Amino acid sequence: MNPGAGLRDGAAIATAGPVRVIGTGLLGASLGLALARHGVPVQLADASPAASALARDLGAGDLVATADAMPEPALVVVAVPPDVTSDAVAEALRAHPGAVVTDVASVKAVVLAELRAQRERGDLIGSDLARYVGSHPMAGRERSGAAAADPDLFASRPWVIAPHEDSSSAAELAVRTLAVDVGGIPVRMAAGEHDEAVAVVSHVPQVVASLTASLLTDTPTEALGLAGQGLRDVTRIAASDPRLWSAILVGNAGAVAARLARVREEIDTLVAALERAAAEGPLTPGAMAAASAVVRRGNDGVARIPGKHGGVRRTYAEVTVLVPDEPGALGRLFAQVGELDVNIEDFEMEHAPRQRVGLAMLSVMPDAATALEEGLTARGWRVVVA
Ligand SMILES: NC(=O)C1=CN([C@@H]2O[C@H](COP(=O)(O)OP(=O)(O)OC[C@H]3O[C@@H](n4cnc5c(N)ncnc54)[C@H](O)[C@@H]3O)[C@@H](O)[C@H]2O)C=CC1
Ligand SMILES: O=C(O)C(=O)Cc1ccc(O)cc1
Repeated sequence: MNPGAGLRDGAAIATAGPVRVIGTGLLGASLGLALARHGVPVQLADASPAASALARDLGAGDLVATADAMPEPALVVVAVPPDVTSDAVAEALRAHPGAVVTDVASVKAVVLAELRAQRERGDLIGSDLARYVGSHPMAGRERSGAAAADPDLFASRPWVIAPHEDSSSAAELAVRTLAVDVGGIPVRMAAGEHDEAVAVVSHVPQVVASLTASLLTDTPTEALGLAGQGLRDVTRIAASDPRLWSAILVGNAGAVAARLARVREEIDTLVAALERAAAEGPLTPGAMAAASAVVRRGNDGVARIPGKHGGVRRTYAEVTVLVPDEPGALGRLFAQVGELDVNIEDFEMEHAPRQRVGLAMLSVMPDAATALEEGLTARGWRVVVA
């Protein structure tokens, strides 16, 4: 137990500090903030002195460089881009022979393979690998750097723990404990299995979002002004960092290429059908079926995405409320929903172009929807009937 350990939801923090975080960008600083607020000593290191100083200033921990008599870390978390992760992990294993080392890179098999290659070359000794267990919090955002860090980033999100044939159960337990202490939900998976999964749920979606958004670069401004929520939903992650994502994509090259080849086949089939429709008219045989098949398979896929907290997707009722674009308006709306004793299960905001109003879409349990609509209307809100 850490001497200064605090409490989370009444539960004691079990992570044994000090924790050294190498790479103090979005992930590293978020982790530092989450641990530091519970009194776990966090030591911050980054190749960029400005990056670690910013994380320190935000309260994510203490700088390694300024603390001469810094105690040896019990746990090292490497949170640098995937292409430099294995080198940073190997260096941490050598520098801290008593520490468990994990990383949070978005790809797992390539990191493990590079560490094994280091052991083959004699750059790591056999017992070093026993102290390494890779991991991957399935939590993040499309912005990089400590400025975007959030201590609640990991709350209720899956955190993959990827033990391997040489890792010790003590090391696995230390990484699992870290994940739980910062609010994550540990999921045990082999590195290869993880990479196949994230190719589908994270890496291909990034590529598709980027490709869709890249079409907008030469689209007339007037056309862009027509954009609604659909385009924003599909392209949100297209704002992600190219340095990070190029390393992720090439780090999971085989699994991503295989899924993209499937997407390409489906696109080829649809393009051929649409070209026939364009040349011969919309009712040309086969065109409707080809278009419908794409959308229907999408319906089947989206219905399989788990809902909140990883549970089965629920069908919520959506109550849409017109909100003036002014300070405090959303706060008032949320407070009044609370007074009506209704829980907001999910929330989205759509801004009406060129108007000083927005549409707040509140997802609530279906049996609460009518009372909420009536209650909000009685309190003077404009509830938009779908
Ligand atoms: N951004 C996201 O949403 C998620 C990212 N990850 C993984 O977390 C890791 C970090 O990603 P972010 O925090 O988003 O990146 P970031 O760009 O915000 O931070 C990375 C930090 O690593 C530092 N760095 C780079 N090379 C270094 C080296 N050799 N030694 C020490 N520091 C070095 C950089 O100066 C930077 O401060 C990546 O491996 C990424 O795959 C995992 C889950 C989500
Ligand atoms: O923005 C999102 O929806 C994410 O899912 C973020 C994310 C990005 C990279 C990862 O390796 C894991 C999660």
